[in-house]
Amino acid sequence: MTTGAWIAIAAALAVLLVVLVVGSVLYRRRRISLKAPDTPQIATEKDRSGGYRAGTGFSFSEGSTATAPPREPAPAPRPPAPTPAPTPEVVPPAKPTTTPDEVIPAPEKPADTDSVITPEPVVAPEPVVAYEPVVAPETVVAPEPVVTPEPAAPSVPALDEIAPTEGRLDRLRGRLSRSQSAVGKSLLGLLGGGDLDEDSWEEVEDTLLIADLGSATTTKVVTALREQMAARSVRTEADARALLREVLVAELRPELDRSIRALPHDDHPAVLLVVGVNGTGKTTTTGKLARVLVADGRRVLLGAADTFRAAAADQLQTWAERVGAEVVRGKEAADPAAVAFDAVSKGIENGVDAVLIDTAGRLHTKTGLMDELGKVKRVIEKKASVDDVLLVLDATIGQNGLAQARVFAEVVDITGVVLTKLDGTAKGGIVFQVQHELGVPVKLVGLGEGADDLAPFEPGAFVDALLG
Ligand SMILES: Nc1nc2c(ncn2[C@@H]2O[C@H](COP(=O)(O)OP(=O)(O)OP(=O)(O)O)[C@@H](O)[C@H]2O)c(=O)[nH]1
Repeated sequence: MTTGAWIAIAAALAVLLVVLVVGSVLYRRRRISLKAPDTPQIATEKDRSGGYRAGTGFSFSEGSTATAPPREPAPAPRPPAPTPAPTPEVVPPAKPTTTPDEVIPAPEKPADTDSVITPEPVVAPEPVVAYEPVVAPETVVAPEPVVTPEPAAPSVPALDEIAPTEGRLDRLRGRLSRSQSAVGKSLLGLLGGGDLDEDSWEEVEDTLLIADLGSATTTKVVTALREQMAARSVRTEADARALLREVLVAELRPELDRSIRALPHDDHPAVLLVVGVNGTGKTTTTGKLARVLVADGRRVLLGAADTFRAAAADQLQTWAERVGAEVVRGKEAADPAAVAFDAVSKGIENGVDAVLIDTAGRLHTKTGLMDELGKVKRVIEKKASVDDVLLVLDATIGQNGLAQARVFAEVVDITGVVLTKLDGTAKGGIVFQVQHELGVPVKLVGLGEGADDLAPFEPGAFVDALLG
């Protein structure tokens, strides 16, 4: 072969190489990625509510009220009370326990239930004195002339490493699938075969009911499935899966705003109230949420307004110490409203971004709960608006959880639900019912006892886990 021929071959090869490279680049650009874009992009992405996604599916926003309510006027001298109240006269200013609210409830209390379960003196305004702000080092100044200049070495606990908030749901997805996928498998088994007879439709219905979707949602889902199966030709399991996914996701109302309203306002922190029956995971959830916020660079203060059980406040304090958050707590049986008020005051004073308040949820009587929670909220609102009221529900208790939800929803305006212990139940269908009944979104899900086993709730990912 001549030199000319060699040159021609080399040139042709070079051209081919260029075409291949250009082609490959264009192909990559056009390919549709099923993955969410990489985090750096999302991290600062603004959403319409003015919040942002924390690169993880955890979405935070600012509550709608941008300013604190006007400061309450100086507390009026206490009106002569019908019951003698031999309290110390020195009452710290602006403490809520002297509000008229306190005097009112006594008559309607069913004495029998209260006396059994509530050891706290309802009328005694002395909780203010009992209140003991843990964070305020100024209160320690009181001791006089210290002879021993012992620097009372504050034990600085080592701070925890917080698991990245990014990709939480992906990492915890396995737990969800493990507990939920049996439901999906049996549904897909039934629908995958194509035309279904009445018996099979009944089985579909039963499966949905057993998974705790509730009768209203089950009827809607079955109707939609029947219509769509007739309209489209569903022949394979893949077709059935796609249809089932579509119907279930739509039923979970993906359009609902699931952002946690934990972003600060211009002049005061965001205030979040965590409510729910004891044992549902309130304190754990408050601690886990604090971790997510701290990991996101936020300053957080935790208010232990669950003063019924001293251990609950200890538990919350431990959560706070592990991530370097501040905590305000009261003595056992102190007035929860006073503690909540002080927590918010301290949060404003210290310029934190979010104040999370853990409350007690003794469901002894609805009146008792209503008095307590209602008062906590009213008293906080003398200082700042409550941005999010998160109801914590234990997914493992199914219908009972729903009954609890109804009671709480009557007492306070719930703005979001946290469904805990979803890792331990196959009845994740309760998500549908809770949203349907309360009309508020499930915002977070607890997927384990670990400190970082909290994930944002996403309808698509949840249904994927359900379908296995
Ligand atoms: N498996 C699992 N356990 C959880 C989850 N969330 C909380 N728990 C456990 O539930 C138990 C109760 O949690 P708490 O946070 O103490 O519940 P609480 O509602 O605050 O109850 P009190 O402290 O009595 O007010 C603890 O053992 C938690 O570890 C979860 O998502 N999954």
